[in-house]
Amino acid sequence: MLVHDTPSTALLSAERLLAHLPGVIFQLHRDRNGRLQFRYLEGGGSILERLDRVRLGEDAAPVIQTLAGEHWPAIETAIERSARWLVPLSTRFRIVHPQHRLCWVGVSALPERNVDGVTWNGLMMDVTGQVAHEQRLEKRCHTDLLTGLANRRRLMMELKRRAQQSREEATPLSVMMIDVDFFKRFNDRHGHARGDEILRSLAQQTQQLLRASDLMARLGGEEFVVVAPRTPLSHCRCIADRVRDAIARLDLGTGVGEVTVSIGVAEYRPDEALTTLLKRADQALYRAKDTGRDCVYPIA
Ligand SMILES: Nc1nc2c(ncn2[C@@H]2O[C@H](COP(=O)(O)OP(=O)(O)OP(=O)(O)O)[C@@H](O)[C@H]2O)c(=O)[nH]1
Repeated sequence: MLVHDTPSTALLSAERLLAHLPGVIFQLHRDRNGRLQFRYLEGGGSILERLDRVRLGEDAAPVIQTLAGEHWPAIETAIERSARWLVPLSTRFRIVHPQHRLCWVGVSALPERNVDGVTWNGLMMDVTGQVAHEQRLEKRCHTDLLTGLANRRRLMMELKRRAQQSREEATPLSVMMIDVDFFKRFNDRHGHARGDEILRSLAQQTQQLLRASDLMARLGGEEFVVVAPRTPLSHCRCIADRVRDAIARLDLGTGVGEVTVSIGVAEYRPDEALTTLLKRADQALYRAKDTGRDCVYPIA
């Protein structure tokens, strides 16, 4: 509800208000030939900075396409869906400003069918801060806080993705289950905090021996999993042995040989459940422990 009494002061206030809004109010029209035009585009904030409003008013699609790049198909799909079903247009996309600054834009608009097409009245907001916050939370949800490695949740997601890739490409996929030997004894001897440091160093040292495409995750406690795509059992066994050997030679501040690991290795069978694959790798790990620890046991 406007506060002032005369229409002219009300108009002035509205204009001033628009320029100071942290977002943009727009009317977008799509004609029967699919041509998009911004019929109205006003507001403040960073979205409109240096945007060519004249071109957006004549033919908006090529301008948005250039700004949004890879996000354009998602925007196009959202517009199409909203126009077809007359459901609210709600989407988010990233644009690169002409000054090469990244900015996430959130769009919310209501469609209206009319004689010459569909018109949306809506809002655009700079949601860059919000997206960054969500990305940080998302990362935290998938990361083990002690080591910075992937956690169990991310492991299962990635394992699923890589198992699918293995089936589609008909390429081998192997996993290693790594467990620190006598870690309870280590903790008792050197303290829990020192134990934590060992887990961190171990994660770091092992990762250095892996390929960029391998994924290392902490399953919990002193147990880790490595997923090695495009790797048959025999090759994964060699990598596991390299890891085992490197750890055994390391002096992590308590003397060489004080920290060793046992590793179970298993190769994915295309028809098996991923929990079964991990269970088999775990069985292999227990065989490695039974065999005397500081060794690798592959399970066929
Ligand atoms: N410092 C530290 N210790 C942990 C953490 N998580 C689990 N542990 C300890 O790891 C030890 C695991 O002990 P066990 O499962 O008995 O295994 P182990 O002593 O390594 O013996 P083997 O696996 O049979 O060689 C326990 O003492 C746990 O308290 C952690 O985040 N930090």
